[in-house]
Amino acid sequence: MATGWPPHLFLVGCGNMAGQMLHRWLACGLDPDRVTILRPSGRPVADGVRVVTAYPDALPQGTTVMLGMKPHQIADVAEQLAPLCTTDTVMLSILAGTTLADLRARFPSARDVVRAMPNLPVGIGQGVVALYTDEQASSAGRTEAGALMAPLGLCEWIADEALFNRVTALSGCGPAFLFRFIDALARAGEAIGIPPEQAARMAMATVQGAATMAAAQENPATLADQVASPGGMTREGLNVLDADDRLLTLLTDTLEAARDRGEAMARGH
Ligand SMILES: NC(=O)C1=CN([C@@H]2O[C@H](COP(=O)(O)OP(=O)(O)OC[C@H]3O[C@@H](n4cnc5c(N)ncnc54)[C@H](OP(=O)(O)O)[C@@H]3O)[C@@H](O)[C@H]2O)C=CC1
Ligand SMILES: O=C(O)[C@@H]1CCC=N1
Repeated sequence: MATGWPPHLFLVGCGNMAGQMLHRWLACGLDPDRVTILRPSGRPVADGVRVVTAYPDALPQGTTVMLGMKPHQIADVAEQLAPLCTTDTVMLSILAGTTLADLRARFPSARDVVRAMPNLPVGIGQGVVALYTDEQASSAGRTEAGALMAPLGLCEWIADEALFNRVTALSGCGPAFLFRFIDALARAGEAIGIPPEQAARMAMATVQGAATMAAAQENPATLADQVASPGGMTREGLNVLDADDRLLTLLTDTLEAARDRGEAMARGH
């Protein structure tokens, strides 16, 4: 894993998402001494990791910068960070709805610019990271970005930036939709009379076991059929989810709403 680490990593913002990424990198052997975090609060992040509240005068040679603040802060950040970028800076951005062209325009000196869209379970090495750059990027830049993201989970390069908001809707936002599903399963259990705490425990364990099994085996649709005995209880439940493609429609609407918000953000809204 050690070969994947950049000489230095400068994180601009380290909240929920970048914090999970850093947590995993440190657990996989990244030397904390190679990391600097800029965050306005100055709150410590992890043992040995330097936290600053103002930009340094220069970045160490070969620094990989990762933008991990909120997308609307890009103008303020770029004003102070762009002068520190050089032709050996690799710039990674996890900002939703912020295009490669926008990033390149704001950081014209950076050697390579790569968009990455992680999701929260990267903190346990079971995340998904979508990656995108274009033909202007060097193969070294792609390799370095890919190597840094590899310990986080499944990494998928996206061929067309037009897909980026769509994959963000699926995997970037997806954990939130699943967390809602777990809650809803528990509350539905409660609604049919199961004691609340027991319903919560059983819903969580059911989702965990089913997800692990689905990941290890074949098609989830085949697994669903293995649960559903003909004429039995599960089939009746599936009939409710499947009627008029109810679940599929709900999830499609959900992803479309998230995708559309990414597209609006890209237009500056
Ligand atoms: N949350 C998620 O699941 C995912 C988020 N993302 C992207 O990650 C980014 C961060 O989201 P998230 O971690 O949820 O947000 P958080 O609010 O948890 O973290 C934001 C971070 O930005 C810092 N910050 C605030 N203002 C500035 C500034 N002016 N300059 C530099 N840093 C600043 C904050 O510092 P301080 O802590 O000191 O206040 C904080 O560390 C977003 O761009 C989002 O699109 C991408 C994929 C998934
Ligand atoms: O909600 C957001 O905008 C970010 C992008 C993916 C997950 N969180």
